[in-house]
Amino acid sequence: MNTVPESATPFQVDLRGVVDLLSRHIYSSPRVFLRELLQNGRDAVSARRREFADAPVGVVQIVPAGLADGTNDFVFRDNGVGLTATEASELLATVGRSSKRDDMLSMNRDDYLGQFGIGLLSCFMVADTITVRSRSARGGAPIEWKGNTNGTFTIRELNDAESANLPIGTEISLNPRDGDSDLLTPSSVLKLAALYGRYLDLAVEVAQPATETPPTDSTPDGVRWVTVNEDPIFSKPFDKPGDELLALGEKLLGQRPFDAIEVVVPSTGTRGTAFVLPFSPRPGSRQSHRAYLGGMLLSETVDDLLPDWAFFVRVVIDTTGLNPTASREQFIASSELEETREAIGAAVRRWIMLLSATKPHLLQEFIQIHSLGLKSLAVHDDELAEAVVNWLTIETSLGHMTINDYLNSYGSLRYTGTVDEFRQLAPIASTDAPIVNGGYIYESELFARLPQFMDGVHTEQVTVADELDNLDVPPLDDRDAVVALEAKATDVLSAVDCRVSVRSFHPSDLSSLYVADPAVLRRMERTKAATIAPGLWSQVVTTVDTIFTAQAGEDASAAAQAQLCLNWNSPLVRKLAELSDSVVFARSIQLLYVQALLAGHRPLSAADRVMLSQSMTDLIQLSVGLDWSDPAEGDFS
Ligand SMILES: Nc1ncnc2c1ncn2[C@@H]1O[C@H](COP(=O)(O)OP(=O)(O)OP(=O)(O)O)[C@@H](O)[C@H]1O
Repeated sequence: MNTVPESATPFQVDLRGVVDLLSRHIYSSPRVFLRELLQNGRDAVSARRREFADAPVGVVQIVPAGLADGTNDFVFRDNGVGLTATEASELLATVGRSSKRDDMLSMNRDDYLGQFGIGLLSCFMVADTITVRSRSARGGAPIEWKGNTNGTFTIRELNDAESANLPIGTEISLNPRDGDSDLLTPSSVLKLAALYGRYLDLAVEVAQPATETPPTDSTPDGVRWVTVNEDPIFSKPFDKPGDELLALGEKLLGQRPFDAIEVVVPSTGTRGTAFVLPFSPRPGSRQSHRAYLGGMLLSETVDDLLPDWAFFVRVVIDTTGLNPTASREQFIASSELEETREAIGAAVRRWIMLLSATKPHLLQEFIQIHSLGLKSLAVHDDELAEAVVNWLTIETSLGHMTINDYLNSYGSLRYTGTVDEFRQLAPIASTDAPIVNGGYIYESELFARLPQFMDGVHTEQVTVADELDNLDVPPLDDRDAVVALEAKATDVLSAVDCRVSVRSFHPSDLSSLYVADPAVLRRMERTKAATIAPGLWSQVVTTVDTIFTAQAGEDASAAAQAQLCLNWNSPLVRKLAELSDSVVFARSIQLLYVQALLAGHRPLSAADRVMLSQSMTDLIQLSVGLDWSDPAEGDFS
């Protein structure tokens, strides 16, 4: 059987469905109808200029609903190339047919913005009928084309009387549909025309009711014309951003930008400005940039114009070399878009480098605002890391400081892998070698990489287990006092389920330490067994313990109970060991426990808080000399 048709048969199309699909589902909002009209007007003006040397200056005039003489229609006029009868029936009535597509291959968007042949259909979002009246610059009779939302159209030639007032160009009328007419009112139209068309290279004039201004000779119809055009300040070259540019940035960001960076990508006809955010954006928030295509606003939420790392800028660009999607709300992913993205990224990076070389204080301020994002960036990008890393602020056991200050004072950088470890080690870190908290996101990764891009810098990750290795067992001669102190103090802390051990460590003015690290706890248990059972027996205990630990792995350690470690080097602790007053002893141990918790930034449980307030009250009463044996004055049991 022959399956090949003898002649190609066109698809059958349900026009009503296609019109509905294209007009209602491609675009994100009905307000884009005005953008599509502006774009067609602008393309028609370009076409006339290309073809006719004596073409007038391009202008579009928009009359919102209710302001035209004798009709409630919204009317859009341009003085472009116009349409002949043949062109109108071919181009307007054929969905997907565009006069511009073939030309697009040989030109850029300086010439035409449209290409898909569907833009006019967007008018069906606000009207059921589109009426196009046109006189072509190429000659021929003026025409009227009427398209309906049900997929039918009519076309006819206008007689002399009907077209007497029709100059070369095109006039599009939309009869407002009930319920969708809000977008055609004078105030909406003015806003939309300014939004989409203020930077177009042709005059965009919008009629407004002349209520405030009484009619004059130049406004005989009782309307006044408002020109929405503005100078595209964001796409002009600059060395230093002027006030006007920063004011535009403020309008876009809601706050005055931290700075503005010039963006120029000649290969894709792109110019613009990257505004540096003066605040840190919400984590994970979408980058949304504003893009104009040949001066016409494409979208305020283009999200793929910059590399992800450049989260701290918002750009406004005008381009002629990037292709929009059919909805004209994003750019098509292409090598041109990639090239533009990289070039904008490079401009932002250059700005950072320049700031670090010429205005380090400003760079420091910028880094303070965006520190988290910059840390994430520095983890992957050596060159950028080199520029920003010195000014990043880190938390150390001596407080917050910049990496630069830390390295200048202490040489090598010792950091913990977790916040928890930092909290345990910070209290015992010596002031000559403060410990750095590497537990926050990106930090330890960044510290580990520092030597790669900072000559002569040494970094080292420290663990609680290694650092607390010097928790020595007190001398054997003191064993009895130590064992007694441990037993008495453990008893005092039984309510909060914390055991007490006594060790010797530095600094001696640190009287207690809260130890929760399983590895350290394990080691403390082993050394304790070894001291209490000297000689051969101690070796056996140590060996058995090692085997047990190796077999049980982390499970055994996880079960280990947190301990309060008292410092035998501390005169206060020694004094407590000698103390016979059990009440003062109990309250002092309780306070040392809470103090150790707080020093390690540990949260206090309800039981801890009760203990704190009780021991404080008791010690205060004791120190002011109240008689505690009187039950009315307090229970010190
Ligand atoms: N104001 C106008 N003046 C002259 N020709 C016009 C005008 N409006 C539309 N046309 C013609 O009708 C064609 C179809 O217009 P339409 O807006 O549907 O699509 P387009 O502009 O070609 O492409 P896109 O869908 O990308 O906007 C255009 O290619 C153009 O030839």
